[in-house]
Amino acid sequence: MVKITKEAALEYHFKDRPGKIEVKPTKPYRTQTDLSLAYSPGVAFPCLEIQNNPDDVYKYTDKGNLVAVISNGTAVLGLGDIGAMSGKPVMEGKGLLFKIYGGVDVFDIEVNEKDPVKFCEAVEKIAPTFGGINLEDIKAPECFYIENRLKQTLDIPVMHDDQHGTAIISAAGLLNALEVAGKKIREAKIVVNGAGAAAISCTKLYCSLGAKHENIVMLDSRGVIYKGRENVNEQKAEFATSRTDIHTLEEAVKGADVFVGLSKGNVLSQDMVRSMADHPIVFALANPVPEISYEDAMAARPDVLMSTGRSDYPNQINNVIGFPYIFRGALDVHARAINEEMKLAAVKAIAQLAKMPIPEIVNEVYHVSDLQFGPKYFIPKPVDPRLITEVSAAVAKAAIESGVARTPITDWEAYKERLRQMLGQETKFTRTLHATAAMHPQRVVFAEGGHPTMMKAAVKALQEGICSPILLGNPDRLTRLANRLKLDLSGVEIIDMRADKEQGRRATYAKHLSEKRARQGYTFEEAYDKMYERNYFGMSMVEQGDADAFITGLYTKYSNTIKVAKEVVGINPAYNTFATMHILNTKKGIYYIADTLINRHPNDSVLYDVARLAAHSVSFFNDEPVMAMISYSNFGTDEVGSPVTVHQAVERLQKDYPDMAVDGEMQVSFALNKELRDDKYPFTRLKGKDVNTLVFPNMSSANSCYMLLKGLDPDVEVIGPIQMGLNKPIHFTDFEASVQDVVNITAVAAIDAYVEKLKNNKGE
Ligand SMILES: NC(=O)C1=CN([C@@H]2O[C@H](COP(=O)(O)OP(=O)(O)OC[C@H]3O[C@@H](n4cnc5c(N)ncnc54)[C@H](OP(=O)(O)O)[C@@H]3O)[C@@H](O)[C@H]2O)C=CC1
Ligand SMILES: CC(=O)C(=O)O
Ligand SMILES: [Mg+2]
Repeated sequence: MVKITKEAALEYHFKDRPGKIEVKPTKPYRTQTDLSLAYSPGVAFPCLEIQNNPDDVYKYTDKGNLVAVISNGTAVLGLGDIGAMSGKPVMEGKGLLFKIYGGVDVFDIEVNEKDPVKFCEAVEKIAPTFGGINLEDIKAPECFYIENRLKQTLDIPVMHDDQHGTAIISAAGLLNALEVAGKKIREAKIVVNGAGAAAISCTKLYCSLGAKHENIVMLDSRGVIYKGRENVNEQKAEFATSRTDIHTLEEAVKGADVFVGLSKGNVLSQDMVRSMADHPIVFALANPVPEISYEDAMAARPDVLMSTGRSDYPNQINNVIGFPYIFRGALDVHARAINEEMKLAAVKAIAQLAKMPIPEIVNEVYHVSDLQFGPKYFIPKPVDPRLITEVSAAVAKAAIESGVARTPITDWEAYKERLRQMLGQETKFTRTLHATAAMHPQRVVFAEGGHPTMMKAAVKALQEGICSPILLGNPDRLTRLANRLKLDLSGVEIIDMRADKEQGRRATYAKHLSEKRARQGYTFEEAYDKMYERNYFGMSMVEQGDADAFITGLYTKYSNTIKVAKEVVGINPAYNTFATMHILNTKKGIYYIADTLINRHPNDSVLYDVARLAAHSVSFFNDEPVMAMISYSNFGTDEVGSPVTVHQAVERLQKDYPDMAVDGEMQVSFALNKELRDDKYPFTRLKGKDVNTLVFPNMSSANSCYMLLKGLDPDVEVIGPIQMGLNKPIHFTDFEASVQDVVNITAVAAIDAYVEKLKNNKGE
């Protein structure tokens, strides 16, 4: 686990530019017209619309996506009353989390006011700006008055996160931890250390989920809160115990099933944990220093079910698992409030999610492969991409059903898709790709069945209905790997191409290959030998119709795979070469780049074929190809070297395909800017058209181009390589491909195979 040092934390905050957030325009602003629309005079029109119909503020401004994180700095984490301005890094941090996890914009607002009435007045005055108010790090008991009053006076969701965010997450964690421990909430003996904002609200929620008042002991800085104790406010009094035999934490935790700490660091000792019941549940949630460290608790009791509020230990219970999604759901229905129904819906959704199989991204982030519901994992990780769809949708639904939504949602699938797209988890492009493949799932052979990425991708593709996977490899080895990765291989076929029982199949494939390549010196014996090799065997399966498509490349070099592909399935007779294309899904749109991997130094004939293949493949993806043949010169400005080769290819293409939208040679800047191109070169065949396909003059420029874009902008989604021009759906991945990359290529391969079948049925 990475230890966080003071130096690293300070550097993180001051490096590059101070702080963690910025404000960014969302509309064009480059021209005078843009500015006149954004500001005076254009801006007056939406102002007047809002004056006429106040709900239009959601239509014309960011109000519906803007939350104020407001604090007076009186209970900043567990640091106490450090003042409004000192709490600003925490509030900015919340802004960052709101944005990355929920897509919610935040203004952090630090109000220098401890008087609850004056504080409320300040918030009420600025409330029109916001779609929601997240109160943060305001101490008890003032926080109770403040939240209650603002809920009454404001018609937007108001939530004190330390109270309810914490309550929701810890309640979900508690329900699951009790399940792991085999205990029931109504029988659980619960000690709550702390009696402030978070503690009171958490305990109330545990009670509404079944915990019994008589089983609860609460402590504040002065010890156990018992009936009749002096100086106990009304919130604490609700949980005062009738027991008279206990006064200290040490006495209270003896035999307890659950300890929930929302107080101060280092107040729970190892001996106290040792004195608890079997499988004790310890939620040491004080930040940044928990009531007991993870290491100390584990050392004291190996059977402990342990949580802290920190991200660097297992089972983080932190309100970050809730607030981005609770507000997301509330904002999306323009809710008037966040009510009990919405909170309970969030508890259920979070608890449920921890019991579902873990998405690959979570394993990747935490460098683990074996997370599953149990002592080390009973609460979803904050990076779990399903939180946004599951929790936000549950909250929005509860808002509608409980009557606080202004704008209902009816199409829940479309809503979830929008959320996924908003966070860039899934683009429309890949979603369409997967959905198209899932309409006609094909049999796909995965050559490197023993590679963890390949195996995970095969299982994921099966789960998404994209294909029936066939893994090549030794069944015992693959089963051991699957067990280690906690993958369920039911529905996945395993073929051991080296096993005795595959002798017949090896012979059939070898006979076919040796006959096909007889004139290239192939003998049956040599071909038979090759069939022990996964690429020969797998491609032969496709060639012979025993499978529909083939994926390889995680272990094998392209040059080798290409050689085998040419021998076994051959090049489509309509072309003299084959090539690959990468698809770049960028903020500006989808771009297709060719040839990224196969032809190192193409002459004009090869470029001619690459362009034809690209045109065909772009149509395959349902896009109309508009192709720029790229070079460093424009339309003959350079008369030697590669521009001439490109020029010649363009001439042939334009002659042979009078309707093809192709032109060049041209520089990338003219390809991507039609105004510039049309202005300077009005004669081009691409006049008025947006280029979506770039055919590069050689492999190094195409390859560097897609890698450069991918490297510079992590938001650019890259799909590929897409193989073009082989006789059969044989597809390759990169060495460094992720599970998602392989699943994307599998979808392409499956669609490719289906299209091929349709063509064959039509006799084309
Ligand atoms: N993991 C998470 O998601 C979250 C964690 N927290 C953490 O919970 C803690 C409390 O936050 P919050 O409720 O907002 O703050 P408050 O100031 O409202 O409450 C603090 C409470 O802790 C009590 N306390 C202080 N020292 C002790 C002690 N030695 N033994 C028992 N109780 C003690 C105080 O007692 P008294 O009433 O006598 O002053 C008070 O009741 C903080 O450490 C915070 O970081 C908070 C929210 C979310
Ligand atoms: C997590 C949080 O809100 C706190 O510790 O105050
Ligand atoms: Mg807080």
